[in-house]
Amino acid sequence: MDSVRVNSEKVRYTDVHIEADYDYQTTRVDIDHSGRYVATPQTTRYTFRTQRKVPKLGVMLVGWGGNNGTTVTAAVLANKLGLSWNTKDGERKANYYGSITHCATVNLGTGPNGEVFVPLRDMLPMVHANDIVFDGWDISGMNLADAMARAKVLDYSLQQMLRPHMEKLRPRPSVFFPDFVAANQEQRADNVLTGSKQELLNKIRQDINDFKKSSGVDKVIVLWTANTERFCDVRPGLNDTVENLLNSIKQDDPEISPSTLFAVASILERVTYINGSPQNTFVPGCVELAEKMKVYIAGDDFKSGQTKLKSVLVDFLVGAGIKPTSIVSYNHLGNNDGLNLSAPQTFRSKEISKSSVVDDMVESNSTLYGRDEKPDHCVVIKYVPYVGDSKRAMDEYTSEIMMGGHNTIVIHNTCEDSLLASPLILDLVILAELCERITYKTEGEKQFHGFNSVLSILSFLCKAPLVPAGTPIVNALFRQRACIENVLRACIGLAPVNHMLLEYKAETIAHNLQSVSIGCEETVDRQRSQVTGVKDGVLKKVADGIKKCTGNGISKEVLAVLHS
Ligand SMILES: NC(=O)c1ccc[n+]([C@@H]2O[C@H](COP(=O)([O-])OP(=O)(O)OC[C@H]3O[C@@H](n4cnc5c(N)ncnc54)[C@H](O)[C@@H]3O)[C@@H](O)[C@H]2O)c1
Ligand SMILES: O=P([O-])([O-])O[C@@H]1[C@@H](O)[C@H](O)[C@@H](O)[C@H](O)[C@@H]1O
Repeated sequence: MDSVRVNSEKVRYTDVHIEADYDYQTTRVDIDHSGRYVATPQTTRYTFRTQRKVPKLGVMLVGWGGNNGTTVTAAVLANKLGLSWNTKDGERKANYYGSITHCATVNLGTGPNGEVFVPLRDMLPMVHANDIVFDGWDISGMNLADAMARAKVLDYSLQQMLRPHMEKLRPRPSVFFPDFVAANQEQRADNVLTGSKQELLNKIRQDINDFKKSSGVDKVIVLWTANTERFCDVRPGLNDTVENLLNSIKQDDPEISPSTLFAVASILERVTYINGSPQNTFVPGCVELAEKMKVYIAGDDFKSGQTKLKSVLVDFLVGAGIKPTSIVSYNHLGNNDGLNLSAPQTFRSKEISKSSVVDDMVESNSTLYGRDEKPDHCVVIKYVPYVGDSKRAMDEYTSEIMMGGHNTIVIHNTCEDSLLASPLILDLVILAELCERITYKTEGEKQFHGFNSVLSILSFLCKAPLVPAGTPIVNALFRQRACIENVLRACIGLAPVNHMLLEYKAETIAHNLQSVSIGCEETVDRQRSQVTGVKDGVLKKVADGIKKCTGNGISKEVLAVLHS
């Protein structure tokens, strides 16, 4: 049953779909002959159609035996089993904190007691993490219980409870090209496929099909949470087109990375592919293939902690007219990710994704920044074994304030990196799966169709959002979140949240409130405190409204107050 039901002739519920007519309102901006901006409001009628049946979802993780892979698998198992465990700080219960599809709410609208917030997942039928079936690949053949112990992320007592379940899970052998990661990763590579790149591609495709058949899932999504790779070359004749990319694979070209092989295999199997790391997996030929096959791809690099905060803080500063001039982001961590990032070529991939996150916010304010002017932005990552997965992020934000003043914000942010990334993995696959069930057409189109193959709606979860060529890259976190929230609202025919709350800003608030169904005494009490000085006529309407809705009169003393 739908948790939220929209009462509108523009929204139609059938057994198969939720269908909604939606007027998408935008503003086109032109510059006239005098150089003045001319803003023209525009309305486009969309019709969204969302399939209501939630499938059984299989998720294949590349890097399943890693800190993130074992942690997200363990977390789902612990939640599914309803586990709780003891720690020195007392009992802990399994949860999905950090996942917006399980722990975030959205503003549905205004009710008799003010704003109404509902779980984001109630907006449209979504997969629940408890129902996800995991599989995947790793160059390390360790079973997932031992790999979970190796990761040192979860409390020991919880690990012991999960061991009987996790030890049955073992990653499939994977593709390993040492040249793409740090040399220190070779020590764990005991579960590696051999063969030409074409043979490896075919094997990955076989694995996907084998999982589909053996698990009984309705659909599969593949997500990369393996090591960060160095950037691969992008050049004409190598990977600039589908034809050249597929030919380079056939020719065993050394510049074809494992992650691009996994992406091509997934796309050819019509399976959504998501990149949780910063490397340039999606070379032009790969994006073109996804577009031709109408398969979704998304990425890059989970936006989990230090960068997520940066995309809030810089948005706040620039949005407040304060000018960040220097941003220094230092962090150290001691997990295998940190070990792999200790090599310059893999660190460079991460440096790029962590550094580009402020560009849109800086470029949005030409009052503060001249052309091509940017804050100093320095990213440092150091491998410190002792701290393990407990990443330390230390940031210094220096900004210019009024009249030559300065403001420096220093932050120390410690977290288990994998416990920040794991909920993002769930949100990425759950929202990607939902997008697979959404089609739409605009008033000028005859056929319903999906979104662009590059699923930029998932930008909220990525440090370096992949977007369709030529479209804007948004990093500001709450703009990204609003995009998800408002697309969900559009799919059920609701206007975007605009935060104006005009109904509470009018001179005669009661008059506006009257449009809200009045259902209980508390409402009257609250209104009493607000209706002071309101004309009797409106009061009488309020009282009549109460009577109509509650079926009986309101108490004499309240009426006396209303008239006083
Ligand atoms: N907060 C976070 O943890 C976070 C945030 C953003 C991005 N990331 C990225 O997510 C990825 C995973 O992070 P992690 O902490 O789990 O790292 P990890 O090193 O613990 O796990 C990576 C796993 O991938 C395996 N692997 C390496 N190459 C492989 C291949 N070709 N095929 C299959 N498996 C392979 C490794 O054996 C390892 O088990 C890294 O690229 C990291 O940069 C992590
Ligand atoms: O916290 P965040 O900036 O989003 O991202 C994290 C980095 O701070 C960390 O250095 C790196 O090892 C992780 O893979 C992740 O990328």
